[in-house]
Amino acid sequence: MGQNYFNSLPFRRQLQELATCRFMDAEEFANGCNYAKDKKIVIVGCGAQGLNQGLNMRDSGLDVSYTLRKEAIEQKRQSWQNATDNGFSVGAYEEMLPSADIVMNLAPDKQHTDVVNTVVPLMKKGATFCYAHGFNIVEEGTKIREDLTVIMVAPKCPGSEVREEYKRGFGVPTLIAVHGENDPNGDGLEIAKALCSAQGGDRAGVLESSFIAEVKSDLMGEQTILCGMLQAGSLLCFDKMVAAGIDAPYAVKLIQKGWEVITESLKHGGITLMMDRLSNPAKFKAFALAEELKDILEPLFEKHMDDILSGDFSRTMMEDWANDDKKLLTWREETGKTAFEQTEGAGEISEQEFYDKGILMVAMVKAGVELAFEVMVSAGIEPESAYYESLHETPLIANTIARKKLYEMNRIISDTAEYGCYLFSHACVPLLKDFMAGVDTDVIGKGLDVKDTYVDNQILVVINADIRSHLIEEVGEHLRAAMQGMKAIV
Ligand SMILES: NC(=O)C1=CN([C@@H]2O[C@H](COP(=O)(O)OP(=O)(O)OC[C@H]3O[C@@H](n4cnc5c(N)ncnc54)[C@H](OP(=O)(O)O)[C@@H]3O)[C@@H](O)[C@H]2O)C=CC1
Ligand SMILES: CC[C@](O)(C(C)=O)C(=O)O
Ligand SMILES: [Mg+2]
Ligand SMILES: [Mg+2]
Repeated sequence: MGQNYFNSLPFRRQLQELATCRFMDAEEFANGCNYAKDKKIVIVGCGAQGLNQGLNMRDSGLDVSYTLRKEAIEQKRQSWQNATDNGFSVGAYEEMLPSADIVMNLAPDKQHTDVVNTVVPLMKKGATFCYAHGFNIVEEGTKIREDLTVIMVAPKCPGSEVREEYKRGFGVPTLIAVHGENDPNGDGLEIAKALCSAQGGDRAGVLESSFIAEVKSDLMGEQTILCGMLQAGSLLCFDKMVAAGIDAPYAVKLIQKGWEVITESLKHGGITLMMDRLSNPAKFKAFALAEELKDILEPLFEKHMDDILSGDFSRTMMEDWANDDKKLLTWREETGKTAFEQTEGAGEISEQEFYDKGILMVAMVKAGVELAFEVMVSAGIEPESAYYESLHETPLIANTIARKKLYEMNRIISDTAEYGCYLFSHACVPLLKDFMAGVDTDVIGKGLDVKDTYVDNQILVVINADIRSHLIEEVGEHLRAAMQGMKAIV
C-alpha cells in the first residue's frame, strides 16, 4: 500500500481537486456508448455494482463478460451464479484479461490492492482500468502501470437501484473522472462517457469530477444522511413509538416504508415539496424539529467530514480490514439483533398518512440532507456534487430499506459505506437521547391532534422563504430540469 494520495498533494492542488466538478451537457453524450462498442469489457467481480452495471451495459449493446477468482468459479459461488444465471460468459483471469480492452474493477474496496496485484499484470498494454469509487487511488495511494488508462465511473446510488432506474428508462447521477497520472492516449474521458451512458447515467446527470472529489464526497454522503442518519433515525423512531405503546409491527411499517414515501417527494421537488406535503401545523413542527436537530448534529457531521479529509477515517477502517473486519462484523451482527430488525412490519398506511404520522422523520430527512450538503460545500465540494450525494441519493437508499429494512440497505451498499454508517449511527443515537426524550407520538406514530389548522400567515411566509432560499433548492431546481425521464415510483 502506498501513501495517502490526497495527503501527499500540495494544499493548493488539494483544493483544486476537491472543487473539480463540471456539469456535462446532454449534447456531450450525443454518441451514447458508441466509443465503447467495439471494445471487449471484462468486469472483475459480480456483486452489487458488478452485476447491475454489467446488465445495463449489455442491454445498451456493449460486449460484457466477467472474470472471477479461481475459487469463485470452482466453488460456483454467488458471484459465479449471478453472472451465469444471467447468461454472461465467465472465465478465469488468464483466459479473460489479456484480450480485454476495458477492465472494470468492481470488487469491494478492501480487495482493490489484491485486484491490482493480481489483475493488472495480466492486462494488455494500453488497456483501460476502471473504478466505481476512487478509494484505492486516493486513500491507499495505489499507482497503476503507466501504459494503462485509469478512469472512474461512479454511480451515486446502490447497485440494485442502478438497475431499477435503468429499467424504468431513467438512470442515476454519475461522477466520471480520468486519473491525471494515467491517460496515455488522451481518450480516458471518451471511454468514461461511453460506459456512463451505457449504464444510463446521462439520463439523470453527469459530473466530470476527480477521483478525490468523488471519494471525499461519497464517503461523507454514505456515512451521514444516506445510511448513518437513516439507520439512527429508524432505531430511534421505532424505540420511541414502542415505548409510547404503539403497536410494534405498525411502527416498523411506518418507518420501513415511510422513508421511501417521504423521500419520493424530495427527489421530485426537493425539500420544498417534501415540506409542502405536510399540513401547515405539521410543517411548523417539522421545521422547528429540523432546526433543533441541525444544531445538535452539526458537530457530528463536521467531525465525519474532517476525519474523511484528514485520512483518519480511511486509516482506522483499514486497520479493521487488517483485523479481519472485526468491528464491521460485530456491528453488523448487533444491528441484526435490534428490535426494529427483528420485528415484521404490518398495517395499512396510506401515502398521506406517512407524512401526517411521520413528521419527525420528515424533520430528520430535512436536517440530514441540508447538513450533509452544507458541510460538504463548506469543505470545498461543489454544490452539484453535494446535491447528488445528499438529496438525490437519499430516496435511492430508502428504496432498499423499504424492501428488507436495515439488513437490505447494509447488504447492498459497499462494505466501506456500511462501516461508516455504523460509525455515524453509534455516535448519533446517544447524541439524540435528550432530544428524543422531548418528543411525543404527535410527531411520530399518531400525528397532530388538531381540530383547527390555523397558522400564523406571517410565520408561514418566513418558514417557506427559509426552505426555498436554501442553496440546495436552487441547485436542485437546475439539476432536476435535466432529469426529464425521472419516473414516479410511489
Ligand atoms: N455497493 C454499491 O452499491 C456501491 C459500490 N460502489 C463501489 O463499487 C465497488 C464494488 O463494490 P460492491 O459492488 O459493493 O462489491 P461487492 O461486495 O458486492 O462485490 C463482491 C464481488 O467482488 C468479488 N471479489 C471479492 N474479493 C475479490 C478479490 N480479491 N478479487 C477479485 N474479486 C473479488 C466477489 O467475488 P468472490 O465470489 O470471488 O468473492 C464478488 O463478485 C467498490 O469500489 C464500491 O465502493 C460504488 C457505488 C455503490
Ligand atoms: C450508499 C453508499 C455508496 O457510496 C453508494 C451506494 O453510493 C456505497 O458505497 O455503497
Ligand atoms: Mg455513493
Ligand atoms: Mg460509497
